[in-house]
Amino acid sequence: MTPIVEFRQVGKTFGTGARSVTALTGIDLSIEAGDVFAVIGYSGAGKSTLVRLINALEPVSSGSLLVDGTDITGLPERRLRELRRDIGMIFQQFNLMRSRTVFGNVAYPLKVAGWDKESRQRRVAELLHFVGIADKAWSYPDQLSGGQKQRVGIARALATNPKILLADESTSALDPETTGEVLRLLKRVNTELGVTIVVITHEMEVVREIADRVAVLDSGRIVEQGSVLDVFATPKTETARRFVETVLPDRPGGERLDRLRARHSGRLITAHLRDDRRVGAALSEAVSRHQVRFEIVDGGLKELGGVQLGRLTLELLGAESDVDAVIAELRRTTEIEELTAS
Ligand SMILES: Nc1ncnc2c1ncn2[C@@H]1O[C@H](COP(=O)(O)OP(=O)(O)OP(=O)(O)O)[C@@H](O)[C@H]1O
Repeated sequence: MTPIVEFRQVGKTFGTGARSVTALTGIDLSIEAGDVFAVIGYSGAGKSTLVRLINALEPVSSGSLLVDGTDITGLPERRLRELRRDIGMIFQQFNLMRSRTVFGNVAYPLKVAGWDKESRQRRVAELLHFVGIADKAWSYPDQLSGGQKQRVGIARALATNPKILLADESTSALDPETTGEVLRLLKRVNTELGVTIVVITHEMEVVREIADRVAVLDSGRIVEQGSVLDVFATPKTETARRFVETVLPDRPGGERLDRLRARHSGRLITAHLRDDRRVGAALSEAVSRHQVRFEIVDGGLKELGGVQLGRLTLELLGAESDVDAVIAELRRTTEIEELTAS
């Protein structure tokens, strides 16, 4: 498959000389057509800069960037305008025109693209129906909730049938429930309309909800990328681990571990769980073989890409050598961490 967006050793520096700021370094990234691709990173990591390169709002400083098969580095403005027609964008603060109705906001890009009145009306009605706010066509943005405003933003971004939708922190201003609704709508945009979506976020929950693939950006570099399942199941860098721990039950540490220790005198281990790895079966076989008892003291599971992932902290009770044997056996099935006193 050919990627719809491909970064090849892309660098981006703002300004020149001593006051220059390097926002991105050595970015290699392939986004396949039809993917929901998330870029996650902390504030200042370079996420917004990365999306602004895709729709050529900023030129790359080094390397090359291919969008839909065309190397956009050094293209004249006229060609870039054509390219941008295939790319929609939604924003954290929605960026709607307050003086125009919902209809007027969604119709605007069609007007700019030269659609006649009748076609505009038909298309706007279809879009408002798709995003679920057909009854708000004649309302003004100030009369809408945050979730409704973002639906208008999505309808407007989709108006001219783009191939790619860039979503820059598109749910960061919304409460968790509304976030869920907007993410489900974005998922429909992807599956029903076949639009490739690039989601920029600092929230791992957003990645978990809708993305197929994820790249972790740290200080302008991609430190990890892969399928969401792989990155969540086995994060390799500290930054990725910190993001993963915001959504999956973590290994107890600090005061939580102290409290567990006060209540449980046996050895504590944390097992990484994946329901496709049969960790439970391995545990029950190992403990019965070595006459070790266990108690579940912490943990849980969450669904990710059709797989249940999580962590379980157990207290193992029995002779030292038997507990060692159980741990060794479990290590053949999954990752096990022994929790030593903090
Ligand atoms: N136009 C600009 N001129 C100079 N420096 C810039 C410009 N735009 C971004 N930067 C710098 O590039 C770096 C990356 O910024 P960017 O906005 O891409 O990060 P971000 O990950 O999107 O952060 P946030 O989540 O806070 O928006 C920062 O150091 C920022 O100050």
